[in-house]
Amino acid sequence: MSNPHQQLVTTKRWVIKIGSALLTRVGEGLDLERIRWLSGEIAALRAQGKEIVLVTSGSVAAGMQQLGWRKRPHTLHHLQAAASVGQMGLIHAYATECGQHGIHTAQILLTHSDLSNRERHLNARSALQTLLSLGILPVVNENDAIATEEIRFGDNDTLAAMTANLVEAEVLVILTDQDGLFDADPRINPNARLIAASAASNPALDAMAGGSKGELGRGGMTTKLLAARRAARSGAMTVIVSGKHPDNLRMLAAGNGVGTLLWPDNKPIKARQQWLAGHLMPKGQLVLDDGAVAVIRQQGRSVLPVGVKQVLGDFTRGELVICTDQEGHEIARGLVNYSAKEAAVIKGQSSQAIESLLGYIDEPELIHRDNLVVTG
Ligand SMILES: Nc1ncnc2c1ncn2[C@@H]1O[C@H](COP(=O)(O)OP(=O)(O)O)[C@@H](O)[C@H]1O
Ligand SMILES: N[C@@H](CCC(=O)OP(=O)(O)O)C(=O)O
Repeated sequence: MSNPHQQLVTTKRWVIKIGSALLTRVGEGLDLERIRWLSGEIAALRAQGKEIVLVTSGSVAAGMQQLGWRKRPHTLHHLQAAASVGQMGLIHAYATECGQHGIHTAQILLTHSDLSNRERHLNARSALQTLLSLGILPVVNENDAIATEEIRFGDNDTLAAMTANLVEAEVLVILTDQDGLFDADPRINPNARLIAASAASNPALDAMAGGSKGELGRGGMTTKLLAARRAARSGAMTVIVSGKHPDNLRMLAAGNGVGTLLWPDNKPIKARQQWLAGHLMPKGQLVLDDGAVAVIRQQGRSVLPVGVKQVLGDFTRGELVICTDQEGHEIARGLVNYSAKEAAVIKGQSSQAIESLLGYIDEPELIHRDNLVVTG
């Protein structure tokens, strides 16, 4: 591809994520100038016919400043308190600045458990679709006020990618404090070189992306790369680009090669399978033998008890488990038909033996292929 960025010109639906590293400084609260800039850029993109969903960080930092806290708190309750205080100012800033351009804004706060529940997932999707159809700018953040470790995304890169899946965006733009993904962390290695474009799945990228060095950012480039791979599942391209250069978003819309473009190189997966793949917190693990790994990977077959070597974790019927090879690499994930205890009894056995082993049979498969997504 001569200039992969050129593909951006004809795209319509973008999810734009702005991170803590760019939006806030420790002790100084929100960077209102940046919010003003971004609102103006969003207005310009919309005027070109683009549909935008904004995912914004900043509630914790804004709350810290209002409460006079100099250090990011470590306890969950204090984080929740800071986020609840700060989210008010954050959304107010966007409502005011976007209002200057005649754009209505709407607040959507999500936790991971909202998206792992099928019904709430569909509700979130239709709410976002409706807002877009009404020409309103959805402003999304994690619902930090009630998010506990078990139900949180943790970083807004993951939230942005899941939002891109949810609205079937063509592009995910991740605005950050660096010019893009470098072959090493530029804060550590000043000779690091920018990667202009790559397939999102390229395994060489894993060694390049490091964590966050900032006091407020979460995840660094590691979570941005994972976000690009997650967005690719619904066919979206991701661009990681600096939000410090005022023209970058317009440059992207015009097909200019700024930032790092990570393109999807696998076929997009169906919406239900994406939802399955989006579960961040599996309840257990089925270790498969080589034969099962091969048929699941190559033919998308169901997981039968006969192919299972080991059952790990504690799960009940209907919960999500990961399926791995014997080295522990994830192959697939899906919803199980049997509990961990039952699975341990029927593992390695043919499906015909289920009834005599358990005294009953629900399904011949441990995971039916309709409830399974191949992830590795
Ligand atoms: N290979 C890399 N290329 C660019 N930045 C990297 C790389 N590895 C780690 N980083 C770090 O990632 C940081 C951006 O992530 P983060 O602090 O989480 O910001 P945000 O709040 O925008 O998500 C950069 O400041 C940089 O130090
Ligand atoms: N939801 C949190 C932000 C989480 C966070 O900092 O994520 P990121 O911007 O991806 O490093 C907040 O609004 O403060």
